Amino acid sequence: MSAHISAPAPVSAGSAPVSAGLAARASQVIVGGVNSPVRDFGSVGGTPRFFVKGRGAWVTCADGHDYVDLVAAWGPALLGHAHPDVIAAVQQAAAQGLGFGASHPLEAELAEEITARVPHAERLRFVSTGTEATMTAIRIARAATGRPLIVKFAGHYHGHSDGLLAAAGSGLATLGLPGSAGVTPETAGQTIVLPYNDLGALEEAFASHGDQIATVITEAAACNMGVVPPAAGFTAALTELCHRHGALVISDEVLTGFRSGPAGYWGVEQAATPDLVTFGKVVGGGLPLAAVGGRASLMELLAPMGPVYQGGTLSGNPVAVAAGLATLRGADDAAYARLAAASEQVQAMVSAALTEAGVAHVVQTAGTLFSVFFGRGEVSAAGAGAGAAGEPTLGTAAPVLDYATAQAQHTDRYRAFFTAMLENGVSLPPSPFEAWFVTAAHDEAALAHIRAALPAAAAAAAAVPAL
Ligand SMILES: Cc1ncc(COP(=O)(O)O)c(C=O)c1O
Ligand SMILES: NCC(=O)CCC(=O)O
Repeated sequence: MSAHISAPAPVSAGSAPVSAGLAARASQVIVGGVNSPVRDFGSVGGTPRFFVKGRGAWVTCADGHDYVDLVAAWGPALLGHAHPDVIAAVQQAAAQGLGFGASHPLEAELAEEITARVPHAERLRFVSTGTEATMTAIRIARAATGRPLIVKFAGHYHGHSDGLLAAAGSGLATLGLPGSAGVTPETAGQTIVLPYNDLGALEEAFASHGDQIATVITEAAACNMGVVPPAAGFTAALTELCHRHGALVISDEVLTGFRSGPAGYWGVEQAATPDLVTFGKVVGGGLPLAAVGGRASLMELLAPMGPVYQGGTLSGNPVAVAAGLATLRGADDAAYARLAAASEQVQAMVSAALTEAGVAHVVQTAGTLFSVFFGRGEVSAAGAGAGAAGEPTLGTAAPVLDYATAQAQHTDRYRAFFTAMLENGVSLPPSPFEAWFVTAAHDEAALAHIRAALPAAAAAAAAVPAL
């Protein structure tokens, strides 16, 4: 950190009457005032901010306060908000027409860009959301194997299709929901939910139901209960076990894809190659676009080549494809280096501030993705050391390995920390069960702003009694 950056003037973003008014108005016509539950502030308290602008690392709320953003639109804004190249590509595409319901030249360009980074995505199909991508991957796996059952891990989130909502992370974890009402017992009964990072549990499931399991779907690194990377050897062993029993592996890289690193978490871990892979978020550069990919022989089960149906009026929309292509083309080595440096600096400064304030915590990473868990109990040096994947962790609390240990975190301390950060102009995910996101635009000024906010937030967390 260069010494010439002076601390910014104190911000008071604590009061947001315009956002409060917008929330009240929205709640009259939009359920809960939000179009996705993770935007609600129920678990952290306070007024959800209505944002009107984003530039680089910064977002501006309707009250005119600026915040350094550590949400990045839940991942897509890899290059920062409103990156000039992405905006130009979107404007150029939009000027030609918003969509034709027919093929257009940019689709293959984006597919080639993806395949060049992730060669096991030999064939791709573009859809509009990560939910559709995982839903389609499962349909392909069931068709390929002729088997009904799927295995997922507790605390993993794969979108909101019926069969994947059991013990899901993200908004369900935040709200403390075990699953979703409206899912039939028949559908729920086809999903086996296992503890993450527990090879023994997986072996038992295959021993009992091996010839009925179509696929194991796993986040490449779990990021929807906070960041919990796979334990060393877990992904490789999972893949071997699946293949021994004739089941397929779906690696869900909707969140980690092109963000953990240039080739997603697969590129970071280099452990095993999945049969099918899903992408979203970064691949659409901030517009609705996602993808399912995999071995050609599996992907060609999709209509019109094969018997598995999948479609979409907006699939491969030219404006969304243009945004994704400009984002991936801008995500070069230099951008990933900036992303990694910003990620490491935020991790280090948060951990230092919490340690200074005596708040037990652990920072966990999956490539450039990370999150901070607030531990129970007082600070103990014993907790620091190795994380699940054996990599060193920052912090003073025990590593989080699975959903049970993620659920044991001190959520009230996160709430206090979150609120103080927001009041001091830093926007964090409004839940302790989410990853934190930096962008390649998080420069020295943005990092200095975070650093200035930290002492008050760490003190606020410390003021909440240990559990
Ligand atoms: C790992 C993972 N899979 C799937 C999804 C679903 O994507 P979408 O919200 O675009 O439907 C998400 C979204 O958060 C995700 O993190
Ligand atoms: N990590 C959770 C998400 O990114 C979900 C976003 C949403 O459902 O709105």
